[in-house]
Amino acid sequence: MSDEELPSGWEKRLSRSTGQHYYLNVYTKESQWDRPDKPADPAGNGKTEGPDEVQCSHILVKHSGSRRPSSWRESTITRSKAEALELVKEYREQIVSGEASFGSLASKYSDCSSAKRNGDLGPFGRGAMQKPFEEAAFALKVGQISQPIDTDSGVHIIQRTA
Ligand SMILES: O=C(O)CN(Cc1ccccc1)C(=O)c1nc(-c2ccccc2)[nH]c1C(=O)O
Repeated sequence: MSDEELPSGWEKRLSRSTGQHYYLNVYTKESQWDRPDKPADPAGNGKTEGPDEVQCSHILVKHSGSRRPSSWRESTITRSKAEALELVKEYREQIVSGEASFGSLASKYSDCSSAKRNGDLGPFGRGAMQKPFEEAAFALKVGQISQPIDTDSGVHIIQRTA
């Protein structure tokens, strides 16, 4: 089945953070990674609670096992995953204690291109980010900072800003 033959009620979208395609139910705004094989259910299953969109900033520390172990900071990232986890825990401590701001540490130490925007990712809906990142982001209240989160990109801490 080629793209234009998607069952009715679905839109094919591109995830900014993973470069993978996902599918959006245009009625319920629910999203899924798997290509749908039947028309979108207008009623949806009402499962997804909470906001349609959140805005977050994050600090990403990549490691040798990251899918792309390279960033604006280091062309080849060799630190271990354990070292990356220690670093994000240290950053989180500095932020929570008031010793440093989230944005200042993101701008200096995040391996994500969003470091240039003090870690800001802008608003995003479900289906736009890797699942572990999405679940953590949508579970946060505005202002809260997540515990360290693992994705294929590396280890993150996330602050919900809106
Ligand atoms: O995972 C990959 O294969 C490569 N990526 C994805 C990527 C690469 C460039 C720009 C945006 C996203 C990253 O490693 C990556 N993931 C992120 C990311 C992951 C989760 C949430 C937000 C951003 N940023 C980056 C980055 O280099 O800047």
